[in-house]
Amino acid sequence: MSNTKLFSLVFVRNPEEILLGLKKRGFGENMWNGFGGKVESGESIIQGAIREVKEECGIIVEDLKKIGILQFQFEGAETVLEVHVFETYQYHGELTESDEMRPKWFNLKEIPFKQMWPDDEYWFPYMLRGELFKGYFLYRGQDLILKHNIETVEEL
Ligand SMILES: Cc1cc(-c2ccco2)c2oc(N)nc2c1
Repeated sequence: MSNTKLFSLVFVRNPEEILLGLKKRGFGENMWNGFGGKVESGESIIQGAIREVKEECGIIVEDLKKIGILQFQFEGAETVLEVHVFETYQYHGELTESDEMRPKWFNLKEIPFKQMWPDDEYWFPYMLRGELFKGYFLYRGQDLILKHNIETVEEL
């Protein structure tokens, strides 16, 4: 029986920039990423996404568009992390650092890939070109990708 855990991951955009957060503790610590986390039982993926963004950086995101689905496995473990990736240009409220994340806007030409999950360099180009994507990554630890595939899809 497959053991799949659902996660959300949200990228807030403006035409020139992307909002990232530096993870201050726990899973993915000291890496810049979008905002998200585990989808809790009783909530939809979108509800979980909106909740995580508010908890992690204080803003309320609207008009979330699903742009990708990424599956991750770690060598030696059966669990599949299925990450639903969203993008939005719409939000309200004040950007606030939390215990979890330090938010910062990055120019699209200056994305800090060396301090992000290694898979990001593979699929960020799809996001930035406005293409929908599906991908799979097999990790050894948090910094070595053993196997991957990624493709553009017509619909998610
Ligand atoms: C294994 C893994 C997990 C996540 C994640 C956790 C919660 C939301 O996303 C990633 O995010 C990115 N960019 N690469 C990632 C790899």
